[in-house]
Amino acid sequence: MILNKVYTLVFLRNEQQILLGLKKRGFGVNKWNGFGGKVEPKEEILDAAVRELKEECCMSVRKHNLKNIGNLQFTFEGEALMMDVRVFSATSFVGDPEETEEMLPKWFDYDKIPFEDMWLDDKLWFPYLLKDKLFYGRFHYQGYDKILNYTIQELNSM
Ligand SMILES: Nc1nc(SCCc2ccccc2)c2[nH]cnc2n1
Repeated sequence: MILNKVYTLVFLRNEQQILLGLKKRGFGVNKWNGFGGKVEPKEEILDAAVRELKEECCMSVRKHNLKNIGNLQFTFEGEALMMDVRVFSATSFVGDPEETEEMLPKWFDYDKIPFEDMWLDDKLWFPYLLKDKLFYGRFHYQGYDKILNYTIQELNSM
């Protein structure tokens, strides 16, 4: 019986760079990733995305500037959980990224994204994000370091 849990994942971008954070604790620790996390009960997904971004790197973004660019679903061998990750990007935001207890933020040139220190699936769907194409991907993991199988496709609408 699969338990579907919704998460957010936000990427802030400008012409030259993308903002990633090094996770300092919890799920995905020691990996560079976008900013996000659980959607609380009764919380709207966009509100959760805005909240997590602020909590994790002190950046502010307005809900209407968050574009839903992808959906990633992760399952892990032997676990009932299905992580339903809603991926957003924004090119309009306020503030300067600051380190928090959760994340160490850093701007990366698009040709210097640290895939070797990111989730294995990221190198598979980042090309869609970088080409502004909408995507849907499903990844079935064994542990956290092996993808048993996956599927990914470009979407015409979310
Ligand atoms: N890029 C990426 N992100 C995630 S989880 C993102 C959502 C999240 C969940 C829990 C805490 C904070 C953030 C992944 N899981 C498996 N592969 C993955 N790739």
